[in-house]
Amino acid sequence: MNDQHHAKPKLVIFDTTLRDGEQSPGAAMTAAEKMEIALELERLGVDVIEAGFPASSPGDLAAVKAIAGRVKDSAVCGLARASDGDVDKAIEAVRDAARPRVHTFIASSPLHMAKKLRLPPEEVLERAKAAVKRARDGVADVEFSPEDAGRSEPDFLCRIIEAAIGAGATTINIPDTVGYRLPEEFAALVRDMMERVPNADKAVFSVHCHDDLGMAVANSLAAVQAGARQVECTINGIGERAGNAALEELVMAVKTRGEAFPCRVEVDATRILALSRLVAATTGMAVQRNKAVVGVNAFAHESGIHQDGVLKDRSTYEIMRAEDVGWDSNSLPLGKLSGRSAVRQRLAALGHELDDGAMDRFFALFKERADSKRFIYDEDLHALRTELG
Ligand SMILES: CC(=O)SCCNC(=O)CCNC(=O)[C@H](O)C(C)(C)COP(=O)(O)OP(=O)(O)OC[C@H]1O[C@@H](n2cnc3c(N)ncnc32)[C@H](O)[C@@H]1OP(=O)(O)O
Ligand SMILES: CC(C)C(=O)C(=O)O
Repeated sequence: MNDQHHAKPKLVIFDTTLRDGEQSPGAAMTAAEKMEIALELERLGVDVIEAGFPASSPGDLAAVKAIAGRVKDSAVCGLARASDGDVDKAIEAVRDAARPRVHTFIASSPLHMAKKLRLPPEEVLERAKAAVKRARDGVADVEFSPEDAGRSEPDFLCRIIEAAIGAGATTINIPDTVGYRLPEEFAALVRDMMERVPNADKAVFSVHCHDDLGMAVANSLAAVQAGARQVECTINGIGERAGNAALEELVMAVKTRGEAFPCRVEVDATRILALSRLVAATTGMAVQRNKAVVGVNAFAHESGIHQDGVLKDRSTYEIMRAEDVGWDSNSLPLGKLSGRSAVRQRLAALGHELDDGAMDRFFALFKERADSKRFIYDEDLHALRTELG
């Protein structure tokens, strides 16, 4: 890493696997499961662990409290609605943490204020101020989110953000709660808030993006380029509905394309795969094969032209190293679309050296078998070698 890299400010990684991730239907976790994941998140090096929503149940309050008592290197955060009861429970849950944070929120879009909260905007603004102030009476680190900011009116958004900072919020999170925004629009919204809110320099700006249109990561990264310095994300991108921005994608995008970002990330990315598998096993939410970074196909090449390129030089078809995110290596599974280079390489590894003529005959047998079988395994190669005579 060069000096220029270190000169860049650090991007705060706020993991919400244990809060928004747990909102995925069917993904509820026990306190012990949450603890195991929290300790792995701490080892990964995330800056903030949002451990739960303490007012949601006595069990969740106890789980957040237990995590706050064990985790030392990451801040531990509890979510709270803008109400005295929720804020008090969140304070109670995190107060013993080495770095406690309370995250309070209230919706600011016309739709949510009128239809869901059934409150006039001025009342919403007062509740936001009161909740932040109450949270600040309990902990020094308070985050405020105007929920559904992506569909809020910019002028009102400016006012509620200014009021929250005035009341003591240290982080302002801009959520695209329903995953509605496009990257350029979302970046413009964040830039607009950072420029127009008079006391914006007193808080860290954060983003929290959902994946309803598949743009959670793109929107988050566009916002980082526009000035946001915290991203909220989950392992494997789990979360409400289509999920949240995936931590592994955000981290590897900033690491791989560092020159495109005005900040740096500092997590031990080699722990990503193990954590991805732990979260999948715990929540029962399997990772799709073609998922970026952590899917089984993310560093696998079955097509002959790609295998040939990768065998000559991995960078022909790989922009990241599999080992850097926890895989033992990349892989070259053999199948119908594979070519001679990979087949020859695998045969040699199994101790079968063939001259060009034998290789041509073997390859014809290989293609015949592969036309009727999804993968050609080592046992198949041995059997074909015997068949060849
Ligand atoms: C965008 C997000 O992801 S927000 C986080 C979403 N996560 C969750 O909801 C998970 C945890 N939730 C729960 O366990 C329950 O919903 C509880 C315990 C918080 C509340 O349960 P209940 O009291 O039965 O209320 P219910 O869930 O039915 O309705 C929510 C109430 O909170 C109000 N509310 C919603 N958001 C906020 C807010 N940010 N601040 C204040 N009040 C709010 C709603 O208007 C509604 O109030 P009403 O009953 O007076 O109409
Ligand atoms: C509580 C907030 C940040 C949230 O989860 C959302 O708006 O999606």
